[in-house]
Amino acid sequence: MLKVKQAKLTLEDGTVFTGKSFGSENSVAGEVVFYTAMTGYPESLTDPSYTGQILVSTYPMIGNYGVPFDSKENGIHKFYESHKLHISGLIISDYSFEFSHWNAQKSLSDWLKEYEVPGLFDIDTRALTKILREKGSMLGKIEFENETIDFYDPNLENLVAKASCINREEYGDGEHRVVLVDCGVKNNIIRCLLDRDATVIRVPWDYDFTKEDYDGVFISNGPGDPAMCMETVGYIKQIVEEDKPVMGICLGNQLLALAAGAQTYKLKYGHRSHNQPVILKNTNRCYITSQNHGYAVETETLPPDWEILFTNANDNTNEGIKHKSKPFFSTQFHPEASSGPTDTEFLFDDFIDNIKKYKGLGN
Ligand SMILES: NC(=O)CC[C@H](N)C(=O)O
Repeated sequence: MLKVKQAKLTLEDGTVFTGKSFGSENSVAGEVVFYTAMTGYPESLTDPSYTGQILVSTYPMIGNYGVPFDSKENGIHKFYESHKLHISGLIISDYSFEFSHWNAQKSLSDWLKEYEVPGLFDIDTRALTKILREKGSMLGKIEFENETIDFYDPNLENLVAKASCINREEYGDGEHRVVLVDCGVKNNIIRCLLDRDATVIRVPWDYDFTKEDYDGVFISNGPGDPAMCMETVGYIKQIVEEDKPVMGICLGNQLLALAAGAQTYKLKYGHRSHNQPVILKNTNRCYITSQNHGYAVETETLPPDWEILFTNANDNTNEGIKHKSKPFFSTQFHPEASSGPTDTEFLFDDFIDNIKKYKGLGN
């Protein structure tokens, strides 16, 4: 019989859950959030937007297809969304000690241990999620044995500075030069741009990209409160004075909105799933999208030269914005998916079309 250590998850409101450890045995604190996707844990765990968060999976059985082997293509990891795990902890109901998949190389348990991320199973994730839905995302901590640690609010820090790259780097040799402002970018954004004849110039969050030679700017996803990232907003303010195409995803949507003069706010428990419905403005067309965010753009604060591009059909929150006359747009959801439905990947084509038009190349 396998011996597993017990550990407890304590929420800010005093609720305690006791679970069994299948990851690293170190105590951690962070923000407890739930996600309802049924697949894609390798992608989610390597998504830098989850920095500082203790992730609760509502899908009950996790680990059954293991963890993909590590290989690189075009200078980036092929099966991971970044070079490491970013979550602070993982909470699940049932851990599958057996795993099987064509590209599985190791178990989820080994992967968590490698990156010192604790994981607890045998937790009633339905009861836990109900609490988070009623009261909103909360701070929480995973504590082992007699250890006691303090709660920690990751959103009071600039997490983008932790998740962004350190050096400027170029990928591909495509015709369209795209500056990618890396606030914690997911690799599939780079893949989607490279697939569309782009040279990607990836720069750190606080890099003055306005001096680069580029045809368009892409503002990535990233962790934490967008209001902590005002240095990047300062550079975006400069480029929205000009006419070169801009696209943003998730944190990129929020930073573009802040640069436009709008405001952002924290959602009660956020959107983290593969089945978030978004409606395209002035249509009845609804797309099912992949999402992972805790903040949103306050649409009432958008200045008159900007408009809503997408709205969430569940709670009417903002899912994208667009400039009324210039080629600038962004989405709160993830058109690059990975994981999740790829139905909105065409938005990358729209961005590249904007670049072609800007360069006078037509369509
Ligand atoms: N995926 C993201 O880019 C998340 C954006 C932001 N950190 C939020 O939680 O709202």
